[in-house]
Amino acid sequence: MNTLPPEVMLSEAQIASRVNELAAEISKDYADKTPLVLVGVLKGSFIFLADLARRLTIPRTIEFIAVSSYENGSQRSGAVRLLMDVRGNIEGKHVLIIEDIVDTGHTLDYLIGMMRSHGPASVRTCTLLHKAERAEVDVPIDYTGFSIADEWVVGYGLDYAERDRTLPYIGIVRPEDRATS
Ligand SMILES: O=P(O)(O)OC[C@H]1O[C@H](OP(=O)(O)OP(=O)(O)O)[C@H](O)[C@@H]1O
Ligand code: HPA
Ligand SMILES: [Mg+2]
Repeated sequence: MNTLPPEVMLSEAQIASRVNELAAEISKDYADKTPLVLVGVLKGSFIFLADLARRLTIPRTIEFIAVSSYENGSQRSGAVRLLMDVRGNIEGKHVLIIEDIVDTGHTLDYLIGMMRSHGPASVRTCTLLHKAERAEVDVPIDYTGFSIADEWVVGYGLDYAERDRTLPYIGIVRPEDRATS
Protein backbone atom coordinates (compact mmCIF):
# COMPACT_ATOMS: atom_id res chain seq x y z
CA MET A 1 0.00 0.00 0.00
CA ASN A 2 1.35 3.44 -0.90
CA THR A 3 0.87 6.13 1.70
CA LEU A 4 1.49 9.83 1.20
CA PRO A 5 4.49 11.32 3.02
CA PRO A 6 3.59 12.94 6.34
CA GLU A 7 2.33 16.52 6.10
CA VAL A 8 5.00 19.07 7.08
CA MET A 9 4.53 20.59 10.54
CA LEU A 10 8.07 22.00 10.91
CA SER A 11 10.44 22.28 7.97
CA GLU A 12 14.15 21.45 7.98
CA ALA A 13 14.94 25.17 7.85
CA GLN A 14 12.67 26.00 10.80
CA ILE A 15 14.24 23.22 12.86
CA ALA A 16 17.82 24.24 11.98
CA SER A 17 17.17 27.85 12.88
CA ARG A 18 15.60 26.97 16.25
CA VAL A 19 18.41 24.50 17.05
CA ASN A 20 20.91 27.31 16.46
CA GLU A 21 19.00 29.58 18.85
CA LEU A 22 18.82 26.89 21.53
CA ALA A 23 22.55 26.17 21.17
CA ALA A 24 23.37 29.86 21.62
CA GLU A 25 21.16 30.11 24.72
CA ILE A 26 22.58 26.94 26.29
CA SER A 27 26.16 27.99 25.49
CA LYS A 28 25.56 31.29 27.28
CA ASP A 29 23.82 29.74 30.30
CA TYR A 30 26.49 27.09 30.84
CA ALA A 31 29.52 29.27 30.13
CA ASP A 32 30.65 29.02 33.75
CA LYS A 33 28.88 25.77 34.69
CA THR A 34 31.28 23.00 33.94
CA PRO A 35 31.54 20.15 33.33
CA LEU A 36 28.39 19.92 31.20
CA VAL A 37 27.11 16.49 30.20
CA LEU A 38 24.43 16.20 27.55
CA VAL A 39 22.34 13.09 28.19
CA GLY A 40 20.55 12.07 25.00
CA VAL A 41 17.43 9.95 25.41
CA LEU A 42 17.43 7.11 22.88
CA LYS A 43 16.19 6.54 20.42
CA GLY A 44 14.18 9.65 19.61
CA SER A 45 16.76 12.33 20.47
CA PHE A 46 19.65 11.04 18.35
CA ILE A 47 19.33 13.56 15.52
CA PHE A 48 18.45 16.55 17.70
CA LEU A 49 21.33 15.78 20.04
CA ALA A 50 23.79 15.42 17.16
CA ASP A 51 22.81 18.79 15.68
CA LEU A 52 22.56 20.65 18.99
CA ALA A 53 25.80 19.26 20.43
CA ARG A 54 27.78 20.37 17.36
CA ARG A 55 26.48 23.91 17.64
CA LEU A 56 27.41 24.49 21.28
CA THR A 57 30.43 26.70 21.82
CA ILE A 58 31.29 25.38 25.31
CA PRO A 59 33.02 22.18 26.46
CA ARG A 60 30.59 19.26 26.74
CA THR A 61 30.55 15.51 26.90
CA ILE A 62 27.87 13.15 25.65
CA GLU A 63 26.08 10.28 27.38
CA PHE A 64 23.09 8.26 26.30
CA ILE A 65 20.26 6.64 28.20
CA ALA A 66 17.68 4.42 26.54
CA VAL A 67 14.08 4.16 27.69
CA SER A 68 10.90 3.04 26.04
CA SER A 69 7.30 4.04 26.74
CA TYR A 70 5.60 3.71 23.36
CA GLU A 71 6.03 0.29 21.86
CA ASN A 72 2.95 0.00 19.65
CA GLY A 73 2.70 3.14 17.56
CA SER A 74 1.02 5.86 19.56
CA GLN A 75 -0.11 3.90 22.65
CA ARG A 76 1.83 4.32 25.89
CA SER A 77 2.75 0.92 27.25
CA GLY A 78 1.99 2.12 30.79
CA ALA A 79 5.42 2.17 32.39
CA VAL A 80 8.71 3.70 31.37
CA ARG A 81 11.18 0.86 30.69
CA LEU A 82 14.88 1.56 31.30
CA LEU A 83 16.80 -0.20 28.53
CA MET A 84 20.27 1.31 29.10
CA ASP A 85 21.66 3.61 31.79
CA VAL A 86 24.38 6.22 31.25
CA ARG A 87 27.87 4.71 30.92
CA GLY A 88 30.00 7.46 32.44
CA ASN A 89 30.07 8.87 35.96
CA ILE A 90 27.86 11.97 36.14
CA GLU A 91 28.32 12.64 39.86
CA GLY A 92 29.11 16.32 40.46
CA LYS A 93 28.47 17.25 36.81
CA HIS A 94 25.87 19.53 35.25
CA VAL A 95 23.41 17.28 33.43
CA LEU A 96 21.25 18.52 30.58
CA ILE A 97 18.72 15.89 29.48
CA ILE A 98 18.05 16.10 25.74
CA GLU A 99 14.62 14.84 24.63
CA ASP A 100 12.96 14.88 21.24
CA ILE A 101 9.45 15.32 22.68
CA VAL A 102 7.62 15.77 25.96
CA ASP A 103 4.10 14.42 25.50
CA THR A 104 2.42 13.15 28.71
CA GLY A 105 5.62 13.99 30.61
CA HIS A 106 6.01 10.54 32.20
CA THR A 107 9.29 9.73 30.46
CA LEU A 108 10.98 13.00 31.43
CA ASP A 109 9.62 12.78 34.97
CA TYR A 110 11.18 9.33 35.30
CA LEU A 111 14.47 10.48 33.76
CA ILE A 112 14.87 13.47 36.06
CA GLY A 113 14.53 11.11 39.05
CA MET A 114 17.02 8.67 37.50
CA MET A 115 19.58 11.40 36.85
CA ARG A 116 19.24 12.85 40.36
CA SER A 117 19.98 9.44 41.84
CA HIS A 118 23.48 9.66 40.30
CA GLY A 119 24.35 12.76 42.40
CA PRO A 120 24.95 15.39 39.68
CA ALA A 121 25.66 19.08 40.40
CA SER A 122 22.43 20.02 38.57
CA VAL A 123 19.79 18.50 36.30
CA ARG A 124 18.05 20.56 33.64
CA THR A 125 15.97 19.58 30.62
CA CYS A 126 15.80 20.45 26.95
CA THR A 127 13.22 19.19 24.48
CA LEU A 128 12.78 19.94 20.81
CA LEU A 129 8.98 19.51 20.99
CA HIS A 130 6.41 19.97 23.74
CA LYS A 131 2.78 18.84 23.47
CA ALA A 132 1.50 20.87 26.41
CA GLU A 133 -2.14 19.83 25.87
CA ARG A 134 -1.31 16.22 26.65
CA ALA A 135 0.53 16.81 29.93
CA GLU A 136 -0.34 14.31 32.66
CA VAL A 137 2.52 15.17 34.99
CA ASP A 138 4.05 18.54 35.61
CA VAL A 139 7.71 18.35 34.58
CA PRO A 140 10.21 21.21 34.52
CA ILE A 141 11.34 22.03 30.99
CA ASP A 142 14.20 24.52 30.81
CA TYR A 143 14.63 24.71 27.02
CA THR A 144 11.84 24.10 24.50
CA GLY A 145 12.27 24.15 20.74
CA PHE A 146 8.62 24.29 19.72
CA SER A 147 5.26 23.92 21.47
CA ILE A 148 3.07 21.84 19.22
CA ALA A 149 -0.56 20.78 18.93
CA ASP A 150 -1.81 17.32 19.82
CA GLU A 151 -0.83 15.48 16.63
CA TRP A 152 1.29 12.34 16.29
CA VAL A 153 4.54 13.60 14.82
CA VAL A 154 7.42 11.78 13.12
CA GLY A 155 10.79 12.62 11.63
CA TYR A 156 14.04 14.18 12.88
CA GLY A 157 14.40 11.16 15.18
CA LEU A 158 10.75 10.63 16.12
CA ASP A 159 8.88 7.51 15.01
CA TYR A 160 5.51 5.93 14.61
CA ALA A 161 6.07 2.20 15.31
CA GLU A 162 9.74 2.70 14.25
CA ARG A 163 8.77 4.30 10.95
CA ASP A 164 9.88 7.67 9.59
CA ARG A 165 12.66 8.45 12.12
CA THR A 166 14.94 9.66 9.34
CA LEU A 167 12.53 12.08 7.68
CA PRO A 168 14.45 15.39 7.61
CA TYR A 169 11.44 17.40 8.81
CA ILE A 170 8.77 17.03 11.53
CA GLY A 171 5.65 15.63 9.90
CA ILE A 172 2.15 14.73 11.03
CA VAL A 173 1.00 11.12 10.76
CA ARG A 174 -2.40 11.04 9.13
CA PRO A 175 -5.06 9.29 11.23
CA GLU A 176 -5.65 6.81 8.36
CA ASP A 177 -1.96 5.86 8.42
CA ARG A 178 -1.94 5.21 12.15
CA ALA A 179 -3.75 1.88 12.00
CA THR A 180 -1.10 0.15 9.88
CA SER A 181 2.38 -0.66 11.12
O1 LIG B 1 6.08 12.42 27.49
P1 LIG B 1 5.83 10.99 27.17
O2 LIG B 1 4.37 10.69 26.96
O3 LIG B 1 6.45 10.06 28.17
O4 LIG B 1 6.48 10.66 25.75
C1 LIG B 1 7.74 11.11 25.34
C2 LIG B 1 8.70 9.98 25.10
O5 LIG B 1 8.15 9.03 24.18
C3 LIG B 1 9.03 8.80 23.11
O6 LIG B 1 9.88 7.71 23.35
P2 LIG B 1 9.53 6.19 22.95
O7 LIG B 1 9.05 5.44 24.14
O8 LIG B 1 8.67 6.19 21.74
O9 LIG B 1 10.95 5.62 22.59
P3 LIG B 1 11.87 5.99 21.32
O10 LIG B 1 12.49 7.33 21.63
O11 LIG B 1 12.87 4.89 21.29
O12 LIG B 1 10.98 6.03 20.10
C4 LIG B 1 9.82 10.09 23.01
O13 LIG B 1 11.04 9.88 22.35
C5 LIG B 1 9.98 10.51 24.45
O14 LIG B 1 11.12 9.92 25.06
O1 HPA C 1 3.96 12.50 18.71
C1 HPA C 1 4.88 11.69 18.99
N1 HPA C 1 5.68 11.20 18.00
C2 HPA C 1 6.67 10.31 18.25
N2 HPA C 1 6.97 9.85 19.45
C3 HPA C 1 6.22 10.30 20.49
N3 HPA C 1 6.29 9.98 21.79
C4 HPA C 1 5.33 10.66 22.42
N4 HPA C 1 4.61 11.42 21.53
C5 HPA C 1 5.17 11.22 20.31
MG1 LIG D 1 9.04 6.13 19.88
